[in-house]
Amino acid sequence: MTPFTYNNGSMQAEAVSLQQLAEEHGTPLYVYSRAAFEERWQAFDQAFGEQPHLVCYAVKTNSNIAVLNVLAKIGAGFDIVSQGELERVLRAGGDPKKVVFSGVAKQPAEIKRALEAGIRCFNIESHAELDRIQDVASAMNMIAPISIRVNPDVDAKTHPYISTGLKDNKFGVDINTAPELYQKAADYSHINPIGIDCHIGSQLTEITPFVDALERVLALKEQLGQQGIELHHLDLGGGLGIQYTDETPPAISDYIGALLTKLNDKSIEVIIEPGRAIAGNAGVLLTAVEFLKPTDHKNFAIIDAAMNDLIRPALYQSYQDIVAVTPRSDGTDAEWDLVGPVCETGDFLGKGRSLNLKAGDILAVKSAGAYGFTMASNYNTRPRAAEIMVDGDKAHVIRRRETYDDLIGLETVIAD
Ligand SMILES: Cc1ncc(COP(=O)(O)O)c(C=O)c1O
Ligand SMILES: N[C@@H](CCCC[NH3+])C(=O)O
Repeated sequence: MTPFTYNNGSMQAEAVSLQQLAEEHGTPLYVYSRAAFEERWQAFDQAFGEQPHLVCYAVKTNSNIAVLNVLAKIGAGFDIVSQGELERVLRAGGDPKKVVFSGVAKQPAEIKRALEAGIRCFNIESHAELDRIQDVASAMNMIAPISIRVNPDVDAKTHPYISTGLKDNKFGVDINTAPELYQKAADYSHINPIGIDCHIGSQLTEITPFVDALERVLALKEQLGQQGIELHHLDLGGGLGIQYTDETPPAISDYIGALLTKLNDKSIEVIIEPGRAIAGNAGVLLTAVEFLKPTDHKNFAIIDAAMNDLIRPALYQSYQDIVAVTPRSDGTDAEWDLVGPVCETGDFLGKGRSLNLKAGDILAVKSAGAYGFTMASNYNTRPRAAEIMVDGDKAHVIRRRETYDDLIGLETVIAD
C-alpha cells in the first residue's frame, strides 16, 4: 500500500488531509500510518511461510508506544538495546518472551530487569559482557538464555556510519573466535546458549551480503554442533533498505526467500530484527516554510523543522525526498536549499531541491518514519515535535509537542 497519496491536489495520510493536520496541530509534525506499519510487519511474517520464525521489530527505529502497541497486537516480537526500550515494549503490551536484547554494553541493572521480565534472549557482544551476564544471572539464581553476536566481516555496502559487520566496527565478536566463547558460555553455570546472532548493517539494498553472512553463520553452527552445542535459533538481524529516492531494495519476500533457500532447514527458528523496512515509509515529517531567502549565490528556504527534528541528512548526508503537501498551481519551480532555524551550517534537510514555494507552504519530508523522531534532540532548546498516528479517517495524537517546561523543568540553579 501507499499510505501517502494525493487526492484533489493535496496530500493525505490514509484518508486524512496532511494540510489540515498541519493547521490543527502545528509544525514540525510527525505523521504515521497505522496500516503501513501493520502491512510491512505482516509482509515479513508471511514471507517465512512454514519456517519457524519470529519478526522482532527494532524498537530504536521508531519507539513510540502507540507504534509498538499496534505491532504487539499483531504478534510482533521486539529487538531492544536498552532498559528504556524494554520499558516501552512492556508498557505497549509487548510479550517479553518475544524480546531479544542487543547492544554492546548492557548495564547490570538492565540485565537484571530483562531477566525478571523473562525475555527471549540476550545478544552478547563481547567476552566481558558474557561474564557480566553470568554474574547477574547467578546472583539472581536464574539461567540467562543467550546468543553471541558474531561479526562475519561482510561488507554491507552501505554508509560507513551504519555498517556494523566489518572487523573495523565495534559490534559483535570475531566469528573465528566465537567457538571458544560459545564453549565458555556452555560451561558457565547460569548461561544457556540458544542461538547465533548477526547484524551486518542498515539500509542494505542488495541481498548478497545477507546471504554471505548467513553462509558464515551456518558454518559456525556446524562447528558448534561438532562441539556438542546445539542451537535453537539463528538471529539474522535487520538491515533491509528502503527507497528514499532511486534505490531499488529487494522486495521483502525476495529477501526472506533468499535466506530460506540458503538455510534449507525447517528445524531451526529464524529471528530477524527489521526496523527501517517496516517504519521508514510509514511516516512523514511535516514542516512549514518560514521565509524565502533568495541570494545572488543560491536560494534558501528556511523551514521550521531542523536537524534536531531529523538528523539523518546532517549526520549521513542522506537524501530524503521533500514535496509540497498542496502543490501550487501559480508560479514556477526554483532550486532551494531547505534549511532549518538551528545555528549550524549542517542544519539542512535537503539541498538544491526544485520546488515552487511561498512562505507558509507546508512540505512533507518523506521516509521519515524510521530514525526520525527517535534521533531527535532538544538542541537549541527546541521542543521535540508532536507525533500523530493516522488510522483510516482518524488521526490520533500519540505524543504531544513538548513544552518549554518539559525542556527546562529538570534543571536547577545551584545555591549560593
Ligand atoms: C542489532 C540491530 N538490529 C536491528 C537493527 C535494525 O536495522 P534496520 O533498521 O536497518 O532494519 C539495527 C540497526 O541497524 C541493529 O543495530
Ligand atoms: N540511524 C541510522 C541507522 C542505524 C541503525 C542502528 N544500528 C539511520 O538513520 O539510517
